[in-house]
Amino acid sequence: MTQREQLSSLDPLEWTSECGPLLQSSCGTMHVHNFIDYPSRFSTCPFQLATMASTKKKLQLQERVPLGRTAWKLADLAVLSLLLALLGHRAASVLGSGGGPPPPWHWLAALACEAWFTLMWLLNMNAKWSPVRFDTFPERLAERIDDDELPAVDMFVTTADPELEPPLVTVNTVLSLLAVDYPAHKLACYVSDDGCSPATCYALREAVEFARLWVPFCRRHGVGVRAPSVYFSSGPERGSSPADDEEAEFLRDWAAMNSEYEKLVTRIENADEASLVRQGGEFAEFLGAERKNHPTIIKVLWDISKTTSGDVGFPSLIYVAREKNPRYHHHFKAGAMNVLTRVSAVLTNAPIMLNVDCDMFANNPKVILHAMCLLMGFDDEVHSGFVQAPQKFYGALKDDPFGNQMEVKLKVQMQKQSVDTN
Ligand SMILES: O=c1ccn([C@@H]2O[C@H](COP(=O)(O)OP(=O)(O)O[C@H]3O[C@H](CO)[C@@H](O)[C@H](O)[C@H]3O)[C@@H](O)[C@H]2O)c(=O)[nH]1
Ligand SMILES: [Mn+2]
Repeated sequence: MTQREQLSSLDPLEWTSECGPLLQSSCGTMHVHNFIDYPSRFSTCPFQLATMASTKKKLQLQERVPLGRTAWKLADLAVLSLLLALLGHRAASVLGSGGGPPPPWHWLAALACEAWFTLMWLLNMNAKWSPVRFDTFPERLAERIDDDELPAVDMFVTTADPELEPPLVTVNTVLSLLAVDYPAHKLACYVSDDGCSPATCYALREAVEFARLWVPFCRRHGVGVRAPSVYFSSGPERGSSPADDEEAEFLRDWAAMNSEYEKLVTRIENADEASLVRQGGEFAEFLGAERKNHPTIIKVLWDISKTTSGDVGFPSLIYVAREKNPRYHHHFKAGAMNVLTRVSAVLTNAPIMLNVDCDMFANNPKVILHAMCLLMGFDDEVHSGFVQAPQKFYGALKDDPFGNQMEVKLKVQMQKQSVDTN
């Protein structure tokens, strides 16, 4: 599957900090910034905040629910006993040849392969022997701590190639993050562009203008999926059930917003790198920049601290094209994350970071609140270092031969969730 075909999203219905393989995809991860040497980040450690807030009623923010899995365990034990029996048989045949001719070489090869397979199978089993689900209760956060005690979060998006990862995809990811339900001044979104593309920078500049309308629209109408490409791919749909007299207003807003989005798409898709650079101005820095050989370009595209009280509140947006030099390896996404960690340490220095790839989007505006329930929901901080949301893929191949969409599993979970919350 190509990257273009993968539009993945974060699914906060199922969080984990004890991962089975299914839950271990390396996306949508929130880390506490405790592995790098920026001591000042510790000064606002969320766990200290959780303790500070202990004057408030101590409601449980998360619940660890073991998933029994008895039938699976029995099946696994049956497979294990068959594997051991097979190994025993092979070993007995090899060792028991006694004075007879030595076992043929392919018996030895089969024994080695099966022993290796059994070891791998055991390690795999070990990781998913006792899976758990974490239920999170973001509505209790407000009862437990005040809004201004919520820790700040730096949101990192990495993009690498404007051809394979079109700027519009990155823009949708960024818009879904700028519109999340979390105090806007506690958030900042950093985009690392390893493509060093003026088109991506331009698209993000346009995204800021669009966000001025999009974020209030999402909040006013309780929009569920805040990546506009996904939201507008179906008819008018609002989160909370509208009162009759508001319906007409919503439909009007929806149509206006949809038309603004279409204009945004046209502007972004028609942007031409060469003419942007020729234009000069803020794109002059891209002049002569080769993708693998250029100095750092950092642009603060939107700074929430400079807004006046009447302005719309959505998080700051910072564009970063890190320095590239053919003499040094850039280390792909890891290198980009490293640079974002350092740039954000200077600008906002949030104690928590959220990482998504440019082809993911948050499919639930409460995604950060859900994660906070796990990051702040344990009395002892050693029990929670990172939170991971599983990926759900869009645009998969016909009939989903790789099972990427996990249709059945997700449907069952969704139903369960709606039963739980009803
Ligand atoms: O030089 C690079 C190469 C990649 N990326 C970004 O890294 C992310 C992942 O790269 P990709 O090639 O898309 O890998 P995928 O296989 O699609 O992604 C999965 O596998 C990657 C490698 O394990 C993980 O980093 C991702 O989080 C995970 O979703 C994307 O946002 C890229 O834009 C960069 O920033 N710089
Ligand atoms: Mn990818």
